[in-house]
Amino acid sequence: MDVELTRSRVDGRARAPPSKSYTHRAILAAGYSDGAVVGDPLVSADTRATMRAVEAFGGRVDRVTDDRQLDVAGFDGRPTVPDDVIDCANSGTTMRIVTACAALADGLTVLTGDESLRSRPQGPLLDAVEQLDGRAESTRGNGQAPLVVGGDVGGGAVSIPGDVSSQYITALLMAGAVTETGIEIELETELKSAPYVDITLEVLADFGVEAAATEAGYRVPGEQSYGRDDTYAVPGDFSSMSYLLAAGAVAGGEEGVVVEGARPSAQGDSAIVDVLERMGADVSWDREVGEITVRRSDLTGIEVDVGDTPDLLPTVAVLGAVAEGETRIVNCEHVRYKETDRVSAMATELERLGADVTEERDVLTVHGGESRLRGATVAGHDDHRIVMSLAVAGLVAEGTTTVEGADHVDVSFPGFFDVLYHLGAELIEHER
Ligand SMILES: O=C(O)C1=C[C@@H](OP(=O)(O)O)[C@@H](O)[C@H](O)C1
Ligand SMILES: C=C(OP(=O)(O)O)C(=O)O
Repeated sequence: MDVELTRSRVDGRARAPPSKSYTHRAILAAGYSDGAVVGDPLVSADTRATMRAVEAFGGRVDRVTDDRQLDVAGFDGRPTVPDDVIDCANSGTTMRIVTACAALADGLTVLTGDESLRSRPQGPLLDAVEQLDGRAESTRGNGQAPLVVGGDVGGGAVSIPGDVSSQYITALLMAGAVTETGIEIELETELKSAPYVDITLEVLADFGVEAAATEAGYRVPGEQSYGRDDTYAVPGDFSSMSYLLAAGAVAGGEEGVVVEGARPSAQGDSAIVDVLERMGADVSWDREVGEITVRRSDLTGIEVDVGDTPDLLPTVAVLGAVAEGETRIVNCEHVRYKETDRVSAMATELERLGADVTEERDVLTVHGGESRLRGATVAGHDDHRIVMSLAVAGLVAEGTTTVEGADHVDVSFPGFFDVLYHLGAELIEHER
């Protein structure tokens, strides 16, 4: 599907979808338990991949009450060896958390994914499993999926880089809790995307599992059990909210855009509110009620460090393209290891729309100005975040902007274009 957008104003209320990161963790935590209920989950292509994995390991996930609840029958500590290959589709989170889980099984698990996922780095996590005396191989020997993992790992100490993906740490912490001796993680470098490990620690605690940061990295004691008696409620997703907030800031009408479901949580991406404020947006966040209101205002370029918040890069790049002056997005090398190289993809597509962009390995500089942006056909790079951010740019670019491959929003925000349409965006969906 391609989506054609015409310059428009957006106004009104919208609810953020539930958090993808919390949903993945809650599904697997429930899988590690003897059964738990996940309330208000995100049901999307990526989280369905994690549901499939829990079922492959011997659990069961029932989607009930119109997907407002997941009833998970867990595999209770140790996963069984899957009958078939696990397809993680487009989901990096799934592949990482499932790899560490597969290392606990008394037999081998084969993991694969789509072309994008099969090009993403898994090597440091495979090395970590080997340090724990497990077996973890890339079939092509290039540190990428397909992967073969097993080894009935019992715990131990690992040393791992922190600057490729925090998901390796999340995966080891989740699996480590049910090993005999636990896992001690030493970070070889500074940790990027650190708030995602905070999300993991929060979910572990919510399922009765203890784990903590140490001076050298993280530690999770072994022989723990996951459990939760009441329904685990997933909070709203700030990465998904960022597109709606950006839409309000660049194309909001009188009333502005009000995003519901914005209660504070461990999500680093709530930094989008601060980014908007610093750019000069008229934004306010009622944390008690969980609502963020934003109205259109003239934005000015700023410097944004995305070391902790890689998923905000496409959104901030678009805000920078609309803002007057220069926006420097720094500390962004790890944003190249996502569904696509997002630094390069945003540079290419924003230039197509008329912005002036300079790309360095670790810095993306956007010289913006609303009057520069002209509608064009832009590629979505088979990446939900590239698609959603370019759609926001399409609300302000003169004329018509066509975003190709728009159906990829299904990965994290399946209703994105419906929400944008209900806020007043002029858009037409074209099936290919
Ligand atoms: O753990 C998570 O839920 C995520 C961690 C981040 O990845 P990295 O840790 O690989 O940067 C983020 O980009 C991804 O969208 C979700
Ligand atoms: C990178 C992302 O997710 P994952 O790593 O799970 O594919 C994302 O949602 O932007």
